[in-house]
Amino acid sequence: MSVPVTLHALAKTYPGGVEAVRPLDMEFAAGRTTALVGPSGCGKSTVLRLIAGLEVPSGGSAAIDGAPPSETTRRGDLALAFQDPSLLPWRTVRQNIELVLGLAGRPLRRREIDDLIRLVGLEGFGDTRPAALSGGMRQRAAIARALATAPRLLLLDEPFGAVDALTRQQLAQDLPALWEARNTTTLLVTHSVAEAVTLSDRVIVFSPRPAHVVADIAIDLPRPRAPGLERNPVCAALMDEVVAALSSGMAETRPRAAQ
Ligand SMILES: Nc1ncnc2c1ncn2[C@@H]1O[C@H](COP(=O)(O)OP(=O)(O)OP(=O)(O)O)[C@@H](O)[C@H]1O
Repeated sequence: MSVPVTLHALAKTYPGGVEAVRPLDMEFAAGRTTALVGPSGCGKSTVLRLIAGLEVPSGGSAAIDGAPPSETTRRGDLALAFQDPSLLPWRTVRQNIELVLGLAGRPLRRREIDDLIRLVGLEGFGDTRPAALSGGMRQRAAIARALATAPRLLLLDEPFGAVDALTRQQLAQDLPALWEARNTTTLLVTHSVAEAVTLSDRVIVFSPRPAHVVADIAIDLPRPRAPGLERNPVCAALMDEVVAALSSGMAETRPRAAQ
């Protein structure tokens, strides 16, 4: 079963006065994938970290199926794959995955772990420690770890940042099918407009900080999404719409003399 996420006047000002998130009201539907895009530093990661319970809001709240993030984390229903893979360096890829399964009180099924390692293209590296992997491989190991507990809510922050183009394409093809099969509610922060549109059911576009929502675009493209979808005219038009919203957000904050 999947879970909805509700943000009620969620706000964050960091110590020192940086207003990273202005009071934000939003609902993310259960079992759907939503991409958050916006200029660098507009507060996207902070929104995810607040939903994950890794930051304390300075106002408002985030609720996952009506419960605070700490509750969802305690039940092992929430998983993260962030830019910084944060794998435990003294554990192998397999042991890193086993650890989260153990913490979540989920059974350790060797075959399922092998399947996940294969899915992210790390076959043969299950017994390797993170130091011996490339940056992109570490990121893929973190994705496998995030998927291992079959979370009801999956938070992905630029998870493909250091992944090479071909693997990225493969992951973009395989992962949504998995989220769909498991009915996972997924929130994805990305700088790639193509990724946002091709992977998601909805794209939220933020303005520069202090961010507000410039556009909330429904992506009504059929699933499963085929490779090369970016070249489909409907998809291309949606990507144009996202780019136009990003530009209009930037223009709003640009000093008049510079326009
Ligand atoms: N721990 C922190 N302490 C103080 N300020 C912070 C902290 N974390 C983030 N910020 C500031 O909050 C703002 C929003 O940061 P955030 O990382 O959420 O943006 P972002 O949209 O995810 O950026 P990017 O796309 O570059 O990853 C930035 O101005 C950043 O400098």
